[in-house]
Amino acid sequence: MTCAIALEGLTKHYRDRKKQSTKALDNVTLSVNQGEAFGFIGPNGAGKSTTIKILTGIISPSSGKASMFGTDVSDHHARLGMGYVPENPYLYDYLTPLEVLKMGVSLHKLKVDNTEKHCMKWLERFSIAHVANKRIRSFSKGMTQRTVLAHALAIQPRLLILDEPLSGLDPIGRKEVVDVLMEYRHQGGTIFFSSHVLHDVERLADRFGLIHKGVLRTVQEPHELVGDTGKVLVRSMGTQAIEGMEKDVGERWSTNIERDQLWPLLEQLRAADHQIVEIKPALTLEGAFVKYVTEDIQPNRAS
Ligand SMILES: Nc1ncnc2c1ncn2[C@@H]1O[C@H](COP(=O)(O)OP(=O)(O)OP(=O)(O)O)[C@@H](O)[C@H]1O
Repeated sequence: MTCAIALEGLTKHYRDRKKQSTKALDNVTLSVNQGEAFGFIGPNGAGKSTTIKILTGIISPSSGKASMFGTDVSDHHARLGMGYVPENPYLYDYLTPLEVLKMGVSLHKLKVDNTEKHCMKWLERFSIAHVANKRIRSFSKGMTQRTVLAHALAIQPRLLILDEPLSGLDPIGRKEVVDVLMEYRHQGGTIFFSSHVLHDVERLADRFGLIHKGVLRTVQEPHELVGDTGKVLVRSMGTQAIEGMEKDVGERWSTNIERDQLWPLLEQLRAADHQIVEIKPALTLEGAFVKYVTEDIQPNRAS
């Protein structure tokens, strides 16, 4: 399988004006497969943004290698077809969202029949079509974030790199964006995203890597975390809303409940004509986070 991202012994030292050195990344080795959604988690200052900045060519590693689709990141061709949403997006504020998206489509050499129509579709998807021709200068943080996300998806990326993609959004905005990202993922897209919001990582990621003090502590699939919360994850499909269940894409619903609530919920789902998709012990990403960060456990494996 093609590797979308390959990091080999990636190390980064920052030096400040007094020549003091901070080791932000320490020998990180990791690969992300094509079609995979990979969540990168860790506390403040762990090295997440540094990794993403190396991938996006903003900074260079002190040692080690990073490549995307087999091309070293020092070659700008590695970034063709890479959609990127930085932690604090900066856009030329005299441009409009439509101009930003058109520029992205052109820079990434995307061939579409009607560029304007294509870009408007993505602005509509992120609920900002009504301000398509308004200068970004007057935008709120959330609207700027939506513009940057629409730009990243409008280029029909082979890889999406997102640094805290949901940070500037209100709860409704978060839900909308998670839906778009899940759709992209179901269509075979590759996502590499950092987040502090563990629930979002659980919902979106096929695998996650936990980094702390520049060291990749663990790489796991969410199912490896199953079991120790005493809670149960229930997924169903149906048209009727069920109190306490969250809507995912399409007619899919999910919730984490206490074990003793399972039978009453199943009764409710049956009455509402829902089809049960999955019942399994709930994930404990929060547990893993606490374990690897607060207990300062040594790395167990990286892949
Ligand atoms: N330009 C810089 N100069 C010096 N040190 C830096 C610089 N950028 C980051 N660092 C340091 O490198 C380490 C890793 O920072 P990084 O921003 O990659 O962490 P992060 O995991 O993205 O954190 P956060 O979740 O707070 O954004 C931290 O100790 C940080 O203080």
